[in-house]
Amino acid sequence: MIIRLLSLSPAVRLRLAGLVGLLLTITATYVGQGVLIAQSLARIFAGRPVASILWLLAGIVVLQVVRSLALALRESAALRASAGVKKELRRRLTAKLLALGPGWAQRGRTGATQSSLVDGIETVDAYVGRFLPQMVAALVGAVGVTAFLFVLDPVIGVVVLGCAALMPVLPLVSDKVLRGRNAAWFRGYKGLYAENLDALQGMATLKAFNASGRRGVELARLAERFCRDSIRLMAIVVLYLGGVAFVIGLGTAVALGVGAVRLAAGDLTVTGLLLILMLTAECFRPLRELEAAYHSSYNAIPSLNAVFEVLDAPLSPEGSRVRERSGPPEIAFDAVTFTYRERTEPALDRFSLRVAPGERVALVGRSGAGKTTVAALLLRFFDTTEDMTGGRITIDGLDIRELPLERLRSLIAVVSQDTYLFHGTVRHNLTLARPDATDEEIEAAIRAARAHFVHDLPQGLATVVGERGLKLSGGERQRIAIARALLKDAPILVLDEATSSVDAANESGIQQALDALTGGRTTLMIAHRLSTVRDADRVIVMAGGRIVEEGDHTGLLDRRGAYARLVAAQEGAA
Ligand SMILES: Nc1ncnc2c1ncn2[C@@H]1O[C@H](COP(=O)(O)OP(=O)(O)OP(=O)(O)O)[C@@H](O)[C@H]1O
Repeated sequence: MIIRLLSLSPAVRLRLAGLVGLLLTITATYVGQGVLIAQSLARIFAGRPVASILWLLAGIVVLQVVRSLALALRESAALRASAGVKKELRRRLTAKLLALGPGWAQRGRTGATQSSLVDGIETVDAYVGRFLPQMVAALVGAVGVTAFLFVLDPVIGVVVLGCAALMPVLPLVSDKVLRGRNAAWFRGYKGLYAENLDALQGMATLKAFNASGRRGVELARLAERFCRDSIRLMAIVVLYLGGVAFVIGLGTAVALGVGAVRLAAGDLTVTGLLLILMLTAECFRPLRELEAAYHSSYNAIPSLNAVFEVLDAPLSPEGSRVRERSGPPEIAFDAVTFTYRERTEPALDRFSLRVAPGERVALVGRSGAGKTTVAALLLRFFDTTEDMTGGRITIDGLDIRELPLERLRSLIAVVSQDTYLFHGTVRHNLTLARPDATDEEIEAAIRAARAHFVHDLPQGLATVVGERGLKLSGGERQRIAIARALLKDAPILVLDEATSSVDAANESGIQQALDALTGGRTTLMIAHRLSTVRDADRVIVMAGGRIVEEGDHTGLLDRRGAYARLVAAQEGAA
């Protein structure tokens, strides 16, 4: 863990080294002050005039000033060091999550993933800003002071060394006791967070089914259990802190006792005893601070492990070949078999389909037939190396596993059922795939997508939309998605029930927009409403992950097979 954090970037190492330097300066001022106080007291006890200790007192004042400065600098240096680590971790996490794609995010619970990523990174403040530098400074400080005591009096040196050595042993023992409980505590925390997020997101459904009361009781039970676990964990931590205080007290008392005996025997001077009194305390001070730092960052390790788990998640191997040809490509699924991780039945079962360049193919079938999976695999949202147990998917004959992911996704534009608008301006959402688009290009896309309504928004293209901005209707979001896809100008198009959230009056407008979009592009349409597939060049009927029928709309109707039954079922339901 420590090595991984240090290897994040040279800037991180430099900042941490600076922080350790500051902490050592603080320890040195305490030690220096102890030595000067001991010297002053020894002189007074020896009956020397006050004037003889004036320069010692001046030295103490100087050390105090230096310490105050170092303490003030320590805060900002700690913040800067942890901010550097957090920035680097966030950058890597974002890049990794984007590379892993939506398939990976679907595996865990959104709330749990979010809590480990947000809180996991926040624990860096305590771990990197406090614990790590304090650990190095405490070790160096304690070794230095003990060596000095050893020179003064070897017996006392050994006593203090023994107690100081117990200090790092204690966390190791407590770690053993705490590790399992700590991980369980963190799991409980993540679970509680995820459950609460679930309840919040599903509030409308809970209310509609009159189930909010029951859910509330379940949540309260979970919260109570979590509270009990937290108290138990705290009890162990407190016990451990008591043990630490005992070791420090014991070390100081034994060192002083031995010192007093040796003074009585004439083996030690008064100055020596005073120095031992002062320095024993200074030897334990950095170790005590280490304890405090350890305590405040004790939940950092499981949290940071969760972060590193994401960073270490294997990516499906990157290909290196690049598709060069321009114009719409051919897409082919060749006996593809794919099973979702937690399923036993394959979602696609030896699925073969060839889509000619520029062809518009519609996939239809009952819910769960595998239509969305076809599109998800083409985009490599799921691991096509491990979970795709058979077959291959090619674009112009090139296996998509051999294309770099970025290149593959740049070839495909998606207009999906639930278009997500990011928090930002309409313009920002439109130019997501082409930040360099000119005003003319944006205007042309808006026109072709029949998305003129954006000009009537309060600030036009500069209106902020998304989660925390202006809410747009499903149809409006879809038209923005079409304009976005037009701007991306990719040769392959995936339409996921593109007219789903549009009313009948708007549907023909959207259909025209889609016609503008699909022209000259190889298109896969995933359609639920069969009225939307009439314009497709070919309709593929799927069931159980296989193709059961294919042809054009009228031909399929005449055949009176699966397609005709689907149409009849939908007309019957309408
Ligand atoms: N992320 C997932 N994890 C596990 N199983 C999944 C996942 N997505 C889909 N499935 C399962 O795979 C099968 C095919 O699903 P898919 O979403 O491809 O069907 P679909 O035809 O698009 O359905 P719909 O019309 O309802 O969207 C179904 O049995 C579904 O339950």
